[in-house]
Amino acid sequence: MSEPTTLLQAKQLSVIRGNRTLVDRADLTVHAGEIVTLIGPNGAGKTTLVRALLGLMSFNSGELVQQPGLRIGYMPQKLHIDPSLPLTVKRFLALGGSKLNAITDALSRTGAHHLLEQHLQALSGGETQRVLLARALLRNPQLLVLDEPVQGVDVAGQAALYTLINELRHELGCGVLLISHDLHLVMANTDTVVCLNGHVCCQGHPSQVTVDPAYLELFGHRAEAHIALYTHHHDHAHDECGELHHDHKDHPPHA
Ligand SMILES: Nc1ncnc2c1ncn2[C@@H]1O[C@H](COP(=O)(O)OP(=O)(O)OP(=O)(O)O)[C@@H](O)[C@H]1O
Repeated sequence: MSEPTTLLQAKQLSVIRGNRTLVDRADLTVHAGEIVTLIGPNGAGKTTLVRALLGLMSFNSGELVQQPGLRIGYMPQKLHIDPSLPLTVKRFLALGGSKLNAITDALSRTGAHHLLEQHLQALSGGETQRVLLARALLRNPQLLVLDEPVQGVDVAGQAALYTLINELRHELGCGVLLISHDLHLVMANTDTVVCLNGHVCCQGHPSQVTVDPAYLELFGHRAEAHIALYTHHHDHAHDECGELHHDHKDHPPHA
């Protein structure tokens, strides 16, 4: 099998501001078709690292390698729009120069077609995220970079958005780099987890990272709860009412 294409690679990347090292010698690689998830506590430097990777912020040492001509669709954590500016979704998405058919196509892909004529300010949290994802898709990206894509979205909507991101990765064949706090929601669809706390504490497949002492130290009881979910082996069955029956003989463990 041929090696997957490397879209983006940071080698020992550091970002220093004033006398603070915000990102300390981080290594990170995103391949085509792969989902890489960056996790870490508040202030861990996740957004800083992503902004440095995108060239939106300078870095102080290390190396950044990008596939030449790489098309990136970026969904930032926050959108700063003047609330006094009346802007429909259609006009907002046209600001980047996209044609109407491309806009409606991107909105359809993110399940937000019906929002075309809505005012941006009138959208709910989840609707806004879908519009921002559509904007990122308009660049026909080879790499999608999503900074906390499900923030402000209800629990059912979060799962739906992650499913959508996973589908888009297959449909477009693009790589995805995402920042997330929702450990158990992202793990199922993630190929590589990078755990950041200023420096990269650990990285690898979710099954490796979730048992790594550095990860456990950082996420404590949340991590334990998550491991239970991620490595959940059934030793029970559920009846139609949702009652549990522990009976190892009748219901042998299955993954
Ligand atoms: N331009 C800057 N100059 C100085 N400090 C900065 C700058 N940008 C970010 N920081 C600081 O760097 C630290 C990391 O911020 P960053 O936004 O990267 O964290 P994060 O991991 O994305 O956090 P969160 O999960 O809360 O979004 C914070 O303490 C922040 O105040």
